[in-house]
Amino acid sequence: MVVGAALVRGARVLAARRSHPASLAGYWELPGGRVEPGESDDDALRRELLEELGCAVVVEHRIAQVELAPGTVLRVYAASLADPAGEPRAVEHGEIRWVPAEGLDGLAWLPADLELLPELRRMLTRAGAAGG
Ligand SMILES: Nc1nc2c([nH]c(=O)n2[C@H]2C[C@H](O)[C@@H](COP(=O)(O)OP(=O)(O)OP(=O)(O)O)O2)c(=O)[nH]1
Repeated sequence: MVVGAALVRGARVLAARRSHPASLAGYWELPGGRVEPGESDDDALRRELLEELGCAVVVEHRIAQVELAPGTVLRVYAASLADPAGEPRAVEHGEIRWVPAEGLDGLAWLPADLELLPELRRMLTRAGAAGG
């Protein structure tokens, strides 16, 4: 099981460019990773984002899921920074970027993530309309 975060600030979502392994390097993804035995999805996301971005996050509701391979699912949760003034850092990624709805199509996403883009776009459009 893999969990990913749609980390939203204002009307932008944080996209991260992988730097490893070589087969995935250069592709953009949502920060996250594998759920370890005994962990909840929430625990795993908070741990992964602390490792990858150096900041604490609040995990909200699940927004989507996609099958990565038979028996492996990526579950995506909306999330926000625990400290809104905090600034994530690309600790493990080549680059991170806050992307608005209209920028989603311009990134080379991992193939499975392409399926998530309509839901991410809806989420960001709602966040924009709410003035966030
Ligand atoms: N984190 C993340 N992984 C994704 C996304 N889309 C996608 O296909 N994946 C795949 C890539 C990897 O094969 C797998 C997650 O691997 P990962 O490298 O992030 O997991 P991890 O940090 O726990 O590291 P490891 O166990 O592979 O060493 O899921 C996504 O949006 N976010």
